Amino acid sequence: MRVGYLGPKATFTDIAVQNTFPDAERIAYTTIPDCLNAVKCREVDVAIVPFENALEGTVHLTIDYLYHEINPPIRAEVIVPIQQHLMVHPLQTNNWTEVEKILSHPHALAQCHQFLHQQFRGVTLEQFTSTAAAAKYISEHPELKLAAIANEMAAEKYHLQIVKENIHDYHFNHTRFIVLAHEDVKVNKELKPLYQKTTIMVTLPSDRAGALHQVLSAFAWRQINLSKIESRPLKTGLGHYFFMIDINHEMQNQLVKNALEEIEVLGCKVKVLGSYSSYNAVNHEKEVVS
Ligand SMILES: O=C(O)C(=O)Cc1ccccc1
Repeated sequence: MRVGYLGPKATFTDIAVQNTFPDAERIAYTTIPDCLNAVKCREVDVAIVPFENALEGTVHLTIDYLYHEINPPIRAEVIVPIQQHLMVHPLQTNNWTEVEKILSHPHALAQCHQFLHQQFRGVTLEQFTSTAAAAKYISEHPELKLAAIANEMAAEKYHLQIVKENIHDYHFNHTRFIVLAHEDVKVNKELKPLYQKTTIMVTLPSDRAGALHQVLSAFAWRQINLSKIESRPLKTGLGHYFFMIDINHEMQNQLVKNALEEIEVLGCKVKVLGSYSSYNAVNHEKEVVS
């Protein structure tokens, strides 16, 4: 099986793939849309992309792409613990406090905001397509005074020196990764299943007072638990939004089916992204208790 992921090797997404499909052939892509396109046109069998981080919230690129494009369904989600470390090229180990730029994925930079503010105020932060892309760049530029924020596997893979461990601002730092595929997938048996979920995107009829209230009521009176609701711009004008809703039940549940039908009858557009199991990744990295 071929699995496309946000690369290069040793991103957090790569860790998610290794956890979920240990025997798969892993194909790295530079951007999230590239991964999603690859599975859409069957260049790979499965794509895994980051969806939401516990500290930073939704990965907007993923959610927007899922709304605006036709994609294969979400078949599973995997929750992976995230530990961010500061690393430099071994030649820069002795003067790592004097780095001129810190490179990483925007979510990783944001997860370490307090650390960066306290220890590296005024130092330029440069966004890269992934944490491992930043680490790789540093390995290719030993002469530059740079640091990257990435994981332990990236430090090993790109022969960098970790100079400060666990620099993320809050201990509870986890990311949800979603698995998209045309066919059903079998995940690693070692993964711990947590619960069933259904993710939908709802566009309300324009200019109808109380439309969102009606949508939420359709779930509320049926006692259907929702674990998340988030609005995103429709990109058609200021004040135009769609809503992403996570339902804590599978789609086959009769009450969920009825609620979705009712919402559609009310004039809302519903797009079901998938009905799937949520799993906890196997934690191979050491847990840190601060
Ligand atoms: O850049 C990576 O390594 C990714 O896989 C995306 C990401 C970035 C920060 C936290 C979780 C996932």
